[in-house]
Amino acid sequence: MLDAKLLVIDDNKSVLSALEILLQFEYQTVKTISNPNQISSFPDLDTYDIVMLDMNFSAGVNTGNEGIFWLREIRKKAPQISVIMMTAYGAIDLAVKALKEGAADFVLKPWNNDKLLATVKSAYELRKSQKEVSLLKAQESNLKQVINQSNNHIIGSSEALKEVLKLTAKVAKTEVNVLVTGENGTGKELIARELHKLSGRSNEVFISVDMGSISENLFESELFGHTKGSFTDAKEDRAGKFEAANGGTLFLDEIGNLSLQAQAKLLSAIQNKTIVRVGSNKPIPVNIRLVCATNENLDKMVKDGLFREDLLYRINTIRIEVPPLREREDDILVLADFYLKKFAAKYAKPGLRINQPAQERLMAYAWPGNIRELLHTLERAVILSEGNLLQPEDFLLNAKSTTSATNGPETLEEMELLMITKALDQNEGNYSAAAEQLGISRQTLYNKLKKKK
Ligand SMILES: Nc1ncnc2c1ncn2[C@@H]1O[C@H](COP(=O)(O)OP(=O)(O)OP(=O)(O)O)[C@@H](O)[C@H]1O
Repeated sequence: MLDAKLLVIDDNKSVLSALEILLQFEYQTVKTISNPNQISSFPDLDTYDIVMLDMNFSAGVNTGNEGIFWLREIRKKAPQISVIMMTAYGAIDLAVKALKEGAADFVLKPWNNDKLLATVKSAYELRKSQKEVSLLKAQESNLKQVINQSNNHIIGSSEALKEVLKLTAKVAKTEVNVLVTGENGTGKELIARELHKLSGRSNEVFISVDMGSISENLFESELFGHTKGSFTDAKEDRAGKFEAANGGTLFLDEIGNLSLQAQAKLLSAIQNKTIVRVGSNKPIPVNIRLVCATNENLDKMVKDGLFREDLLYRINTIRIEVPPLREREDDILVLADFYLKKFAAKYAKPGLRINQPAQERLMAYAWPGNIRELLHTLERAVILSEGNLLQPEDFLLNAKSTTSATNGPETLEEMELLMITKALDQNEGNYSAAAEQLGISRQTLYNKLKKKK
């Protein structure tokens, strides 16, 4: 028995009872009415899945116009219902007219039971998949809202940051490609998200891809997708990030890490506004707004033959330079306060404050790892804090300080964070040197830090 509600409308009572008997064994609810005027006041019409509607109601009249009229009424009140028209006269042109008006199908009277059941079954399947599609659409739009919901507050009060935000707001409304530059951890991704949030695409997705962590041989399939069987691990067709970002914003982080070969493929996708999945030869149009970021000097890379000039030209319509933290001192304590509160809440240590000498220490430091380093420093200080007041020695800056083991980290994760931040401090924010000291690759260090963001 299928979980569906059917409504049969016909002025011939014997048709109604025959259909009720036939259909009630297959469908959960079968209701019949003989007067279509009832449709206007039918209480829960929109809860029905299928309506079977006679085309001719007034005795002796068989123009089918009554049926078309009631079909329109039903579609006005409940556009999602599948309507099957019934006509005794086999007038194909009338049936075609009904189909054009949105009917799902039609049956001819007298009907063949098996044929009629098959028609109703396919209308039911159609209705079921329409329901699924609208459910998925609702879920998708909820997900997009959640994904785009910004818990990425851009904190700071410096003139330099205000300038960046002003430019961001100005270009956000346009469709131009933007290149965000700046040192590691300055907040380039936050700016990219802000561009999306303030753009006309804000109800669509923001897809972020870290080019630094995609290996050369996976580049194409990650970005452009693949078809089943196009390589050993391609178990099914898969869309790439370009397709996933369709309608929205695609953020390519660490764009300077791309090989020349990958740059050529990317350029072609941007120029043609189409991608071709690996293993296919069918171009798929994509509509994305492209935002790229890098901490490299791409102009110099162009001069050195490491970055394609034509690609730089394409991605760099507007450039937003995010200044390092040391050039926006007014942001340091504001950010410190913001992250202090955040981590105090995370580690259940309410009421923590930073004393004056410690604030001076934070202000005097150069922050080579920028805001990411500041937030890790704060996190570690909060984890290790004993009292309510954070002292200068709670902030391990500039290499020399070491942690006393007495009140050390309690979890493996805290220990790992502690070791990473210590190594970064000791190497003045130099990722490669810190990674070498920890015995891991720069990429692994980078991934670990990203995960802890
Ligand atoms: N103005 C800001 N206010 C609050 N948090 C910030 C700000 N700028 C950066 N952050 C935080 O610092 C961290 C690093 O920022 P983000 O990832 O945007 O930097 P990035 O420049 O893209 O870094 P990378 O070059 O390493 O990819 C993130 O956790 C981010 O939320």
